[in-house]
Amino acid sequence: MLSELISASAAALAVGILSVVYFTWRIIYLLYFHPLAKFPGPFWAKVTSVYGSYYAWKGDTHLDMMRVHEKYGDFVRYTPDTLFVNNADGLHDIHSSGAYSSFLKSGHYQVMEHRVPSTFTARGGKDHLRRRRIVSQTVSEKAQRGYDPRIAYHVRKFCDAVFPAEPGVEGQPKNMADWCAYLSFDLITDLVFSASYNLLGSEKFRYVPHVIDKSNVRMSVLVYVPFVSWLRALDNYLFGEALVARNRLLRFVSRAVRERTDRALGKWSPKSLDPCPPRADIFAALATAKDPVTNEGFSADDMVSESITLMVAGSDTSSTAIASTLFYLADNPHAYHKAAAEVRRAFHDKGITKDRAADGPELGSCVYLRACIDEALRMSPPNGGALTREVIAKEGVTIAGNYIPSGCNVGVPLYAIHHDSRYYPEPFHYRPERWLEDDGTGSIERARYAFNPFGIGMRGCLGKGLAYHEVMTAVATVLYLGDFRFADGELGQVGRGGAGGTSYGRHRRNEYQLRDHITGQKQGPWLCFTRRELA
Ligand code: HEM
Repeated sequence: MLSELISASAAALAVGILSVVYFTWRIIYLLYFHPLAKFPGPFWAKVTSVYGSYYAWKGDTHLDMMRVHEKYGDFVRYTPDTLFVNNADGLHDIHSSGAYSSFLKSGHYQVMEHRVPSTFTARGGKDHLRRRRIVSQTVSEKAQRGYDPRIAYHVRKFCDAVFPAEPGVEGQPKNMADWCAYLSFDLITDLVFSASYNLLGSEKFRYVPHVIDKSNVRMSVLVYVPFVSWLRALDNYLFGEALVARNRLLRFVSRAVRERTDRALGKWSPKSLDPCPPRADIFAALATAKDPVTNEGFSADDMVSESITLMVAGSDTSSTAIASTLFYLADNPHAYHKAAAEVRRAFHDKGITKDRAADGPELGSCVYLRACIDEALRMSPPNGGALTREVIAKEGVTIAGNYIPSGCNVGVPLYAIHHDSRYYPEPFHYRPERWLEDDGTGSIERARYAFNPFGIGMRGCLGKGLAYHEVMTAVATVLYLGDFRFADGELGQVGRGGAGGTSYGRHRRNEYQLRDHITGQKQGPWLCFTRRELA
């Protein structure tokens, strides 16, 4: 018995000593011999990814990335094998189309994969290009023109929900974080599945945007520490609620796909949501589109993964863009009046009746409104973190003049570069004019060069055209139909910085604050709407 005890303690001691030796060696290697050892960064970030996971869990990664760049300069090591580059030349060295074959999306994206990759999660190469060629046909500018009437329909429904029916009467405060989420969700599920989940009109499915948000909190942490998902008990302990949310989301998506397929086959059960025959939607286009190069189409599993991607990528982000543009307009009367005057002029006498939205060719002439949207996307980008890539070129790559060897991850933190005064003078001021009036030094070109709310190059957003059209139509229609302002009192402060927050970056009262969990999560603004008297 005693000898067994002694040998057990000797084994434990040996394991202890070996662990200490291993971890000491590993830390020395990471600090002094790793290919990224020469780059500065917080001590804990250099030795463990748990550092990044802490900020991901708080929703503060975008702010912390900005803080470390202010402290250490353009190049910062943010995990043992990830280097962030806050530099516009670096942005193009990593993300431009010419650089595509030197990089893969970093392995971090795989935690977001469901059964099979999607265009968004595929790491690169032939599989990604094939997917991208197929999906791009379904959201192309030509395809989008067919969706315009649906966009107008949902925007009008949104306006009917937030504006009181009577002109001149101010309505109760409405939370834009919720209402913009309902609008974007109704719109994307209509465009993808021809389905009417009707979040704008009924409570029943309003849980879905919330479960997407909850599930994304877990995902944003797993991006840094994927091993947590392999340790079931720990995963459950830390993210029990997020796991329940993820399962609810998957059940919802399976249901949406099943119902869409049933309706295509002419089957419609009384439980089904929408008895109308499917229109020319993205789902149908995905099912029939072929890659022009390989002539391959999508499998049933591909259809599910691509549908989830489009639903999540296309709803959360666009709703943030609409909510933040409304926030910045309400907060900046000068921009508000200019944008409203432009829209009202453009659509004056254009017959915007009860069923029409402010869209069509006149929308293209609203250049100031577009600048307002770009400025909101700059100040509060819906994806504020970094889009990380792994260097795969055997000989390594040069990024903004620095050699980076194969196998390292690199990325440009979006929020940080969007607030860099080299590209955006007075970066914390909302100034749409910066996109329209050059200061004589090429300021517009500089601003555009660093601007990447949709990513750039061969991994840039496929839904960019659709998203701009949705956001422009929504904000223009609101401005055309009436006026809005922040709610009185505490409610009117929701969404801005400063409320009880002393942590870095949370103090800015004129900024629409987001929690960065893969996409930005938001609260408010709470706005009161008044309908204009229109002839
Ligand atoms: C304001 C709204 C939107 C913003 C800010 C946005 C932003 C982005 C960003 C930053 C990426 C690159 C992600 C990365 O490299 O990790 C991306 C990719 C993507 N987005 Fe969007 N997005 C928006 C709306 C949409 C919409 C409406 C759709 C589709 C209906 C969409 C579909 C996609 C797809 C499929 C990709 C993957 C492209 C690829 O990897 O080849 N997005 N988006």
